[in-house]
Amino acid sequence: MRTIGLMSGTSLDGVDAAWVETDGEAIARFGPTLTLPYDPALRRDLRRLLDLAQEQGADLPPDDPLLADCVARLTARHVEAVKAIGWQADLIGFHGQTILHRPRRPGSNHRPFTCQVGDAARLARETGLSVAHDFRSADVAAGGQGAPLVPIVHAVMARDLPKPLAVLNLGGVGNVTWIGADGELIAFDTGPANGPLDDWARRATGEPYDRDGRLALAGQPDGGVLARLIGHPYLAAPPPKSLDRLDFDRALKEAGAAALSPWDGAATLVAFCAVCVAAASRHFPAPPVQWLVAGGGRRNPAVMRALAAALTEPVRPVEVAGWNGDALEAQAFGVLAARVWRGLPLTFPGTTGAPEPLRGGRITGPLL
Ligand SMILES: Nc1ncnc2c1ncn2[C@@H]1O[C@H](COP(=O)(O)OP(=O)(O)OP(=O)(O)O)[C@@H](O)[C@H]1O
Ligand SMILES: CC(=O)N[C@H]1[C@@H]2OC[C@@H](O2)[C@@H](O)[C@@H]1O[C@H](C)C(=O)O
Repeated sequence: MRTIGLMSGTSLDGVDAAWVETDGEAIARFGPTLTLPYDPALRRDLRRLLDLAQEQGADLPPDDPLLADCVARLTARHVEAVKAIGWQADLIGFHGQTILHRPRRPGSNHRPFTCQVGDAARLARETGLSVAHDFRSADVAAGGQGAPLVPIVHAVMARDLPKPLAVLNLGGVGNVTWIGADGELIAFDTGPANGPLDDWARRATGEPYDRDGRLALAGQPDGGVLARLIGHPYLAAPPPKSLDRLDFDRALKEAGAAALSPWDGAATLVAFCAVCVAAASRHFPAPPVQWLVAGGGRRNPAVMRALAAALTEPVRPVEVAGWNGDALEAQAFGVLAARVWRGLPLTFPGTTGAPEPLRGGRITGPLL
């Protein structure tokens, strides 16, 4: 199938789009990729929506004006992205924007919940294509974490690479996929990555992120704050596990991060991102031969330096394997869309804690 994958990630920076020809089990061809950034007003409103979703949880009404307005604007940007890709396609994989993710947690008895927003019917109508969407809720309903979803696609892409292999995505949140010699998959969210660092940089400089790690490279990690953060129970908890973009905000506040200088605060957040990845590696059955890093975090030299210091194995951008680290998640949702179409499983006991390999997603649009 000719697919277009669309991902609006937790960094809230824009929509990534990628054309992929795939049957969901192998990739025949990659096509064009692009990112359409959100304008500053939409970024700000999405960030407000995340805070509102935290307050209201599952009770956030679908007709809430901020929600409805954000959905309309972000869907319009997704329509533009599909049109800008410019290649014929049969099916769109539409992740939408996660505004709240509260999966099952040990010791907590809340109703598991994950919410991705976006108007799939409008996307189908305005592009004339079928749209696979709602990728996470079946997994959450079956007791899985609902994230991460890309590991099966990492496995498809890494078929010929030496194993064990770790693929690390550094978006707003970090997530890792460990692939064993016999194809065994273990995947989970590592901890906060760019999310808190973006919030910090925006408050300190007015810029949307710490470009090229300038703040972080000029500061020193604060030992006291780091020591308090390292004790966070998420790091030691065994997988499966996944995170909301804002899950560590309270812990960061309580650890005293807010009192640090702009430089030391950024350096501390970078160091903590790397500490979380090192903690994640302790959940692997065997050390990987290398770490391949995707996502915007690989563009931050402070982050890459901290990872190289925290991990014993080589840490390299996914480009060394010929992958596109900016488009990987969008490409993955193209592949996942084909899997939804064909009824192939998206999630697995080793990735989300699904009780068995589980199908997911729904299809909306003209081919139905
Ligand atoms: N030159 C750069 N210097 C520093 N950081 C950068 C640079 N380029 C990108 N980033 C970081 O990468 C982030 C975007 O990453 P990415 O697009 O992978 O996130 P996402 O897809 O929204 O998140 P997720 O994977 O959690 O869904 C930016 O918010 C910024 O923090
Ligand atoms: C709930 C949600 O949207 N989670 C995202 C987020 O961003 C990174 C990490 O946290 C990952 O678990 C997931 O995204 C990728 C695409 C995934 O599901 O594999």
